[in-house]
Amino acid sequence: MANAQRKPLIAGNWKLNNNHLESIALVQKLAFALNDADFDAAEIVVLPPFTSLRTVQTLVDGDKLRIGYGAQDISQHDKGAYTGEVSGAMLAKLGCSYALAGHSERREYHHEDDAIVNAKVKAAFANDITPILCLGEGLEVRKAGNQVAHTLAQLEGALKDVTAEQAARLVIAYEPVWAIGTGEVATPDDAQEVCAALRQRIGELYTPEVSRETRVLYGGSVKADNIAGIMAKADVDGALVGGASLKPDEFVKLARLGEEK
Ligand SMILES: O=C(CO)COP(=O)(O)O
Repeated sequence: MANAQRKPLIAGNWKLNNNHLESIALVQKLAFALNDADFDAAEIVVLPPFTSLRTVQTLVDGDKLRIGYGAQDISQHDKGAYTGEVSGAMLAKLGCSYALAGHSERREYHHEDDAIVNAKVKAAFANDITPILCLGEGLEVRKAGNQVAHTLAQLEGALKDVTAEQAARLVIAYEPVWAIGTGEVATPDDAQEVCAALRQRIGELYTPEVSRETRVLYGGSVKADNIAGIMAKADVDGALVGGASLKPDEFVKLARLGEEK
């Protein structure tokens, strides 16, 4: 089981799904199902599209829900002539606790490189938002056996000028690109190999104490029937979930870490 010092985090990345009305329905279903007093297995976070954040804020605040929320992206810029961008200050004003930085779909379709991802990580910290830094290799890199070196290089690029105090609060999500949306889940050992290497490198870049605080998630075709095996690994502190986070029953089972209740 992952280290008791680090509370498990289950984050649902809704991607380009759910308008604000659909978002109300999904959050209400989650809130109803997770409302029992003893529910404390994990910290639960949803990452809706920007257009739903205000709606989710209103629900969470109004009903004091034990569901956190955040954004799927954050601008590297504070303000100005950057059409279409949403700043960290705007997200903080909406009560966002988290923002993804460097999701592989942003890296691929929007050409985000390590320097941009680094700027986004720092923009999040500057606004008291916890970045969920997404890393992971594509299929060719995996086939060549270079997944650890590739992912550690992404980590170092993303953490330039990030302080030890910030690194301790950071969430990292190891998401091998070949496992995203493909049903091709990494084995628990695959996940552990890279998550352990990421934690070790955090220890080398900062201190071992910092590396014991940083939470490292796995993402890629996580479902209720495979999460328990992944969570059993020492360096995996939770999951970043795509498709399964859109199905309330499935996400509730994930929030319970796959255990029947
Ligand atoms: O990209 C992901 C989460 O950010 C994973 O997506 P899937 O769970 O749909 O494979």
